Amino acid sequence: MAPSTSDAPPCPDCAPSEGPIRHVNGSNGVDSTHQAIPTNVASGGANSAPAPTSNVPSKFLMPFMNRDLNSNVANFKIIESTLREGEQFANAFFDTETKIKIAKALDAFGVDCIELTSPAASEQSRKDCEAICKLGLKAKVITHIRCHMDDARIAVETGVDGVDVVMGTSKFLREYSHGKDMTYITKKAVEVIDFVKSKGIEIRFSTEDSFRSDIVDLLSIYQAVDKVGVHRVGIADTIGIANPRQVYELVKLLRSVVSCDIEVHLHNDTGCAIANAYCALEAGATHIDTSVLGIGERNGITPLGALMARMYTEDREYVMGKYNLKMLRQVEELVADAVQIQIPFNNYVTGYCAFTHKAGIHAKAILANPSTYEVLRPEDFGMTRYVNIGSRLTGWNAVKSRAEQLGLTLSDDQIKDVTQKIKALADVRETQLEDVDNLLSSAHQAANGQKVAA
Ligand SMILES: CC(=O)SCCNC(=O)CCNC(=O)[C@H](O)C(C)(C)COP(=O)(O)OP(=O)(O)OC[C@H]1O[C@@H](n2cnc3c(N)ncnc32)[C@H](O)[C@@H]1OP(=O)(O)O
Ligand SMILES: O=C(O)CCC(=O)C(=O)O
Ligand SMILES: [Zn+2]
Repeated sequence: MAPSTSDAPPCPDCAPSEGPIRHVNGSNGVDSTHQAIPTNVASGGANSAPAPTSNVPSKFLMPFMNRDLNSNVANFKIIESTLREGEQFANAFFDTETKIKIAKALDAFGVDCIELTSPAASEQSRKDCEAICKLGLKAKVITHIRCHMDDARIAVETGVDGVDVVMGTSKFLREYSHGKDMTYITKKAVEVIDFVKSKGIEIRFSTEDSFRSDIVDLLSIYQAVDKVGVHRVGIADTIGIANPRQVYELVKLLRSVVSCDIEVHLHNDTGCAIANAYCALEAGATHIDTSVLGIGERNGITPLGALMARMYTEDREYVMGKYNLKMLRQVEELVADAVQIQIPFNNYVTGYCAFTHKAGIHAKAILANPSTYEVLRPEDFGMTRYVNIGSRLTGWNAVKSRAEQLGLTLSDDQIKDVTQKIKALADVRETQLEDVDNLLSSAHQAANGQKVAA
């Protein structure tokens, strides 16, 4: 069993009832300076107009942005490859039961296709592929093979809905991987496509290492496979070398020469996998490959959660209508557990501080209207917003919200005085919510002429 996000107990004040967000900075293993904002404060605190019920739509934020004619940012599909690319992650070992659990979770999340390791990889891989095909999932079950008739023959017998075929086209792979030239690759691709199609199974052809491949070679082979009726072509940034402009340009060019769907597979070696996915969609790609937490060869590919966050800001209705965003953390925990990793603290959406606000300026505005400093609504993802009050960066508005939460009536001047005391304390030691509460209680008792506890 892998360690969860933290072994510490959840902060009683701020952990969401169903969630694993645990604040581990405090002396007792719990950073109780995190405070869940009560709804009444979050939706309109003191000195504020009532908060809107939804965030500002992105079209109002970027009125100058026009969608491309071929843009699919509001109409994309996900090929979820945790059970293929993800199995190539250093730590991954998925037994049959784990694969089935992950496949079912991804299906419930709403991904369009689930890509599985090649049944040619091992006997167990083949059996697992067959087992997942028999689950009756809503998602299409696809397997991923080399551009080889032996692999294709094994794949079509498993019961998959689709086969993803790949062949390296860069000079590196042609020379050092398979040693085949473009004439051979094109001929083999057409042979495999014809065969898979003859079995009534969906087929995709992808060029591995597309961004280091010759553009004439690429367009020629994509046109050849499009002509014989491939359902989808794929572009793969196998080594994570591409930047968003290059992805945009290549997809746009490809969109103008093929009529079939276009998939992109983007590695994250240089940190562009999410931006590249977005740009691919903007240029007309139809399908994005993802894996949960981005796991894959080396440092992996476009993470499912990150893609959700990115696309939510583009078209919230499409993303929320199609994908079960509230399941995201559950799916990530399942996979993190299976591959024995922790969810990173700054993970998109589900990282433990993804919705924590600390500086006084931020806290005041967030309390008045969450849209001020949040592009994602935490509740849409089943997450909770926090304001951290007990630090030297706090401000009186945040402290006032805590007093109100505790039902303590104090004047603004008294709150400001408590705020200075919190800052003085936080200058000398780490503070907890308990410290804030004690200072507020003392001020309240003093203001009411009661004996202040020593
Ligand atoms: C970029 C990617 O992630 S692509 C997907 C990667 N996925 C996998 O590799 C799946 C797991 N792989 C495996 O189990 C094994 O590598 C197998 C079963 C596919 C092949 O195993 P082996 O026959 O022992 O060959 P090995 O892995 O050493 O070398 C790869 C072979 O595939 C050939 N090859 C490589 N890419 C391709 C391709 N796209 N299409 C056809 N053949 C290819 C190579 O020329 C080499 O052939 P060789 O036997 O003549 O040397
Ligand atoms: O089949 C594909 O499109 C991608 C294969 C792959 O994993 C890669 O090129 O990194
Ligand atoms: Zn890959």
